[in-house]
Amino acid sequence: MEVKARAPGKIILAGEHAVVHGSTAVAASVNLYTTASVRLPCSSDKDDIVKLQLKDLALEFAWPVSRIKEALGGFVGPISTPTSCPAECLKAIASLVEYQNIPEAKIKLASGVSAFLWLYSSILRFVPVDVAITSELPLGSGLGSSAAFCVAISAALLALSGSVNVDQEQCGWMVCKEDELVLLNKWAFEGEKIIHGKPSGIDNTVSTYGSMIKFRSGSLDLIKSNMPLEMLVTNTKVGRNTKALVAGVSERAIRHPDAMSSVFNAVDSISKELSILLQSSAHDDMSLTQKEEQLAELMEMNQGLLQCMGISHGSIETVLQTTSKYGLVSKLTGAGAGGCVLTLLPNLLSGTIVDEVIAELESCGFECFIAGIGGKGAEISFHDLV
Ligand SMILES: Nc1ncnc2c1ncn2[C@@H]1O[C@H](COP(=O)(O)OP(=O)(O)OP(=O)(O)O)[C@@H](O)[C@H]1O
Ligand SMILES: C[C@@](O)(CCO)CC(=O)[O-]
Ligand SMILES: [Mg+2]
Repeated sequence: MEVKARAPGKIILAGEHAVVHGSTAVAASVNLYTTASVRLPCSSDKDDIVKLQLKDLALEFAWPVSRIKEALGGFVGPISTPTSCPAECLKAIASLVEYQNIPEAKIKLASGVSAFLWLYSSILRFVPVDVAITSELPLGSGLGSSAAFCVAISAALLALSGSVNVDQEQCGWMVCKEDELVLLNKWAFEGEKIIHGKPSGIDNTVSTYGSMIKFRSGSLDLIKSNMPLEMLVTNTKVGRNTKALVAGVSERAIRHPDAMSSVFNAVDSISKELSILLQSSAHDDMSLTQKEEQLAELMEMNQGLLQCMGISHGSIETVLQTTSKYGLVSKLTGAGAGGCVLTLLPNLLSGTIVDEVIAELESCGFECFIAGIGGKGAEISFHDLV
């Protein structure tokens, strides 16, 4: 038996960073997935081994189960009550990761491997297993790769452990029940904490539930957008690390508490207005073009406040300047300082202009695609092995 779980990445339409400080944010899932495949090993010579394969990165890690159990066994609690990885346990995990000698060029993956070890130990409790990960998401680029990784792994492990009960006879991708989604989201959040330090929980929540969400202080409202939304995503390919950027914004907030609290309040108002705008129905007093103009203005204001937080970057400014030559508005998405930038593509924009913008952005060395947004969240499927 093999269990597969897939979880989408996300874009943040408004509110990144401020959401860590209690402001409202609006996010939507994107149709790029991370998939975790989990199976019990078939040959008895592997019955004391936990294997983690990162297929796209051509990396494979293996640990004796007894070694993981000895290091982490004393720290895990009940599956039904997701718990944070204690500092002492993180140290034990660090030495299990060190033992794998990750090549220096790929050392950023250590935090993902650490999150895996905590989720595996807590959910599967030292059963030998083979886990393989594939992802369509660019890593460390603002599209929520860390959250999709944690949601996909947690979902597959919860399904294998029987804590999530989807119909094993049914073919294809299946969605969990509401209470199971709550449990899945909480475990994924514990993994995100290991990768992000102090996440707000928005990325794992949108990856778990999919669709579009308004999120504030751990609680979510699902949003049904009443306007067609097309976003061009430009990956600047400038690498960055969400944990360090979140910490940097928090340090700025400590240095300038009043000013930064005004910035976070302004972002809160922008996100709330944006969510009302998206949900306002077609027969309300505004044409689609007027709604798009307002949305663009809100995105532009949010981008200005993200610059105030210190997380813009030369590459992001290049995207803003390039798209503005075509009358288009852009904002960074995710943690910033590189990574991905969103550009709103209004409904009546001609395909020729879109092609021209993309060509100009790609001539700067960036990569562009049009995101499918607001689709499915986490899904599980079962496969018999022959
Ligand atoms: N498929 C994967 N395999 C292994 N590790 C992964 C994978 N996806 C994400 N990670 C882990 O997550 C890290 C990237 O997370 P980070 O939060 O910095 O960026 P992001 O989630 O892509 O962007 P953002 O948080 O801004 O949305 C990687 O360095 C790695 O440790
Ligand atoms: C930067 C941030 O706001 C979003 C990262 O996608 C961090 C978080 O909310 O956890
Ligand atoms: Mg992340």
